[in-house]
Amino acid sequence: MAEKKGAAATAAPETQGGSRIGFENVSVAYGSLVVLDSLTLTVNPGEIVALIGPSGSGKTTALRTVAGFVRPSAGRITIGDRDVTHLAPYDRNIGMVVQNYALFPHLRVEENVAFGLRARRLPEDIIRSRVPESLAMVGMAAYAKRYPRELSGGQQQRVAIARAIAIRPQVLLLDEPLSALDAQIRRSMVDEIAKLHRDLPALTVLYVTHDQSEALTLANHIGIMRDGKLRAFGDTQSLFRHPPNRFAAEFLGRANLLPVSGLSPLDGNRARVGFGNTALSAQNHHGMPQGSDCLLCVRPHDFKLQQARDDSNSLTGIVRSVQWQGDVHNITFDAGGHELRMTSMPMSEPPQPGASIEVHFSAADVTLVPEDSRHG
Ligand SMILES: Nc1ncnc2c1ncn2[C@@H]1O[C@H](COP(=O)(O)OP(=O)(O)OP(=O)(O)O)[C@@H](O)[C@H]1O
Repeated sequence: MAEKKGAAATAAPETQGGSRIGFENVSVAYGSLVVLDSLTLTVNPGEIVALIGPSGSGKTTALRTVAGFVRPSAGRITIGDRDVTHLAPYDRNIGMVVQNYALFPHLRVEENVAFGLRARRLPEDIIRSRVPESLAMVGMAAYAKRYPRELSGGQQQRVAIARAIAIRPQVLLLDEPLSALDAQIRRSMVDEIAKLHRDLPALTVLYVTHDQSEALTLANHIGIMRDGKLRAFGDTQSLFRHPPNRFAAEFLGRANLLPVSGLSPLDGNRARVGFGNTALSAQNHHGMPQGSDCLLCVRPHDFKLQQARDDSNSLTGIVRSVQWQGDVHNITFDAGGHELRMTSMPMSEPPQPGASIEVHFSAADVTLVPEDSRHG
């Protein structure tokens, strides 16, 4: 593909060490306030890693240490084989897109996209080909002559992405790039970013977001942060299916967590546990030992009102609320004094508040999570 050949041919010498991002025990402090606490994390070349976590957990700070806008008080940042910890942002070969577009209002779209190329004093013929190529990648080729004020929010953010990739960065940093957009535009922009990454598979992307559906859709790996620390990290599906701790289970996918006791291993990866007087079975992915007290993680969509398989667990409960949301019914119910949530396909006759229900869930779909605070 011409696009990628061009990128390789014009790659700066410093891009040859690959585009892996490494955080090695990186800490950031403002006075006595530690906002990033010994972060160690690798983003492999060509991967998208999403950092998620509550407000103030240090996601943006982590991203800005890679960009060079925040200096770590300890630790090292590497890009490829280079230690960039003390390099100026300009020397790091990074593209960055932030929440609020940040286009130059007095420059036409094409001049915004050309800006970084001119700053790097690239030859005019490269600028002339790179600008339309980059705009085409985000579907904005027809808007080259417009000013930012003549574009919608989603279009401005596409131009900001084109501007970031025009310099052919090794690393693309995205800091809440879609959070100023409305829900429908966000969804189409998520598709757009996925397509962009298919077009530029060597590009390593670090993506900070509040929105876990963006993270689940786009990322190969997800890191979950809290209080300046990385609390969980894993490939997207494993992290969702087998969260390593309570915080990860609750933050990613709002799992139901039932306190269970007396773990007894079964065949394979499974174990039996007790929830009050009810025996339940589940995946023991984290290999917790005989007799453990832990949490049973059940996603809201894994509860069913009909028994589906032979290995199904069941619980009885009292319906507390029923909410119709168009494509799903959300039901909350009380089981053994715990409020649990389930989602189901829309029902013509949903159970009513106060009704007794029996819910079923398969041992294959649910996992045991350590309660121990050392894990989370
Ligand atoms: N320049 C600064 N001076 C002092 N404290 C700062 C500075 N920048 C960030 N902080 C603090 O560092 C902590 C982490 O901020 P950061 O922006 O990294 O969090 P975040 O996880 O990205 O949050 P959000 O999701 O709200 O953007 C916060 O408590 C914030 O108030």
